[in-house]
Amino acid sequence: GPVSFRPGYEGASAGARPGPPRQRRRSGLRPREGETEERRQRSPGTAEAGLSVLLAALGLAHCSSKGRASKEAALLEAARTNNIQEVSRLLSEGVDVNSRHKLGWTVLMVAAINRNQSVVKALLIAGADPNLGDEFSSVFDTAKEKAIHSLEVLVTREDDFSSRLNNRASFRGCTALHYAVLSDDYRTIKELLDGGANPLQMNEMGHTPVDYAREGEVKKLLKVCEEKFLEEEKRRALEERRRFPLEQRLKEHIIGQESAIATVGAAIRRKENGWYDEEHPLVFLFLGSSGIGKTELAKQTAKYLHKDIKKGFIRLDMSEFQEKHEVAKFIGSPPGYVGHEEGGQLTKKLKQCPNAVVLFDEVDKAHPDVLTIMLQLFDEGRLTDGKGKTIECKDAIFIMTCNAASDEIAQHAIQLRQEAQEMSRKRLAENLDDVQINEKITISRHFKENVIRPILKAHFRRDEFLGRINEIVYFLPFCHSELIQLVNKELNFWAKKAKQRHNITLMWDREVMDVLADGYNLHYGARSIKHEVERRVVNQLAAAYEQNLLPWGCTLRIAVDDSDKNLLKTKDNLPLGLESKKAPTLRLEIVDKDSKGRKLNIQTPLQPENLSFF
Ligand SMILES: Nc1ncnc2c1ncn2[C@@H]1O[C@H](COP(=O)(O)OP(=O)(O)OP(=O)(O)O)[C@@H](O)[C@H]1O
Repeated sequence: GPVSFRPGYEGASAGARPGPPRQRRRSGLRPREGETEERRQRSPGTAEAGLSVLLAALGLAHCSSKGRASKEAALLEAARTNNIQEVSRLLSEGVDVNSRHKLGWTVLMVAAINRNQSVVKALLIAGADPNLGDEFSSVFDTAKEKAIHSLEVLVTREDDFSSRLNNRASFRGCTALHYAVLSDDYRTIKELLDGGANPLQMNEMGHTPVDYAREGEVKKLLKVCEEKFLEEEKRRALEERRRFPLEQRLKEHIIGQESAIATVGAAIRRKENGWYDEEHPLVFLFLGSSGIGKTELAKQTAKYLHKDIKKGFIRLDMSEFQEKHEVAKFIGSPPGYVGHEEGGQLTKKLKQCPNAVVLFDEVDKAHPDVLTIMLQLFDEGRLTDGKGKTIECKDAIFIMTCNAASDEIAQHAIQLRQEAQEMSRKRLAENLDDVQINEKITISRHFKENVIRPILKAHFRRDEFLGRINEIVYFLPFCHSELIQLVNKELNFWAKKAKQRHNITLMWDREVMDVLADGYNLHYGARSIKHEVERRVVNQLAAAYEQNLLPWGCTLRIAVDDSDKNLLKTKDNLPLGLESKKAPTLRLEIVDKDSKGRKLNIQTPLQPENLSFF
């Protein structure tokens, strides 16, 4: 921790500026200057010994990169020794202001730890990034990482950086500001903060600079800046979200479900802009069958609102709280009871992030006592855990999913789509101008009130529970064009893998997408499409690969077998949801240079469990 770490910095308490640059220690472990000189002298000799022009050119390139490295080393050294003229000269020659020592620290960090305020200022003006983190960890770890003797690492760190630091502590991720605070130099700290250093940035041990500050002026300055930075960060995030609204982000990840996206997007925007009831958290109920994007939408919303998705997204499977005694697992048990120390699953996580997006999956499975607690949570915006501690969570967003009524919603949606299709067909037949084959449909208020509400009431058995829900969000089964998009997304996923792992280019026809879209099963949603692609395409790819039929770098086409093509034509006449008895076969072809396909002769039977293409 910072406390044990801080005293590791010797001399910081003295407050004295370090004296003139020390005589640099020379160790037998370091390459001597003479050695590099020797190497430099040797290389022209070897060039004369008959090396080709090409090699000479390579040698030149090597020299110039070596020249650059030595200039960077000179800049690091000038920053350490507070040689402002040399720093300016090197920067004007174009040496990278963000260059790093080979052990990981930057020029700015060296200047900061050595309290060289004017160098820090010059570097910041030249564009040094104050928020880079040190790549140096501890002496021991860096030695292991770089395969250098730890003594050499120790000496180099002390000579080239600072000899006042605890050499057992880890410094990975420390910024110039961390170092300026460690050396307790108010003016350098101020310089860095004015130059855009982020006082909230953590090192890899999770400490911000203020954790290393002594009581007094420095600490006060950091605290004030932290607050300002936080405000500024919030403002920027809000601005960013305004420019790139939630709906847009959701649409990038979720196919279809437009009305669900619009409902959630609008509610969250209202909340962000202050048009909401501050006393209560936002509560959604997501309805619809499995695998159609309910979890995905909740997760993407959390990602949008929280940088740290691990804390910002809480998911609880409510089927784990079916018994009365499982209430304790939910919010923790009172003192004297088993598991008291553990705390509850919800309370533990909410404590870490009281404004998280919380997903209660399959809420209809939870015990009525758990529902009572949830009701209290939605009503009061706070929760008391087993230890009697209250967590305020008025800013949290609660999303419940429920599978009740999902069949009714699916059937209703299918019916609405058929009606819409029928309408557009009629219009087409009547040659009307405003023909629009629009598969977008909306569920009527009548259906919601007369079909869905009674089902939900019967499930939750209490009106006040439904009364506390801000929005009921409907997820609909996919229409054909959405299925095609899902298939495409899935095939692209595998095509990317094929390219990366085996340099194979994968192509497919539109007919293939139609065939795969037919594998849609209402009860499994998008998961059935994933499964269909794996079963009918990936298995074949894997088999072909195992049987050495795929040359490195080849182009492969997935096609519908010619003999089965007429099966495609009959498909349209079947009512939706009914699967045809025999689906057309998909085959793989190698595409030759003349762009003709050559069918692959893959041995059957395929044994998917033994295959390892990916
Ligand atoms: N509308 C969609 N667009 C893109 N991908 C989707 C969509 N719906 C589902 N998926 C994908 O299918 C998988 C399952 O989706 P998700 O977890 O969101 O299902 P769900 O509706 O929450 O159902 P369940 O309650 O069964 O989990 C995920 O990998 C998800 O990315």
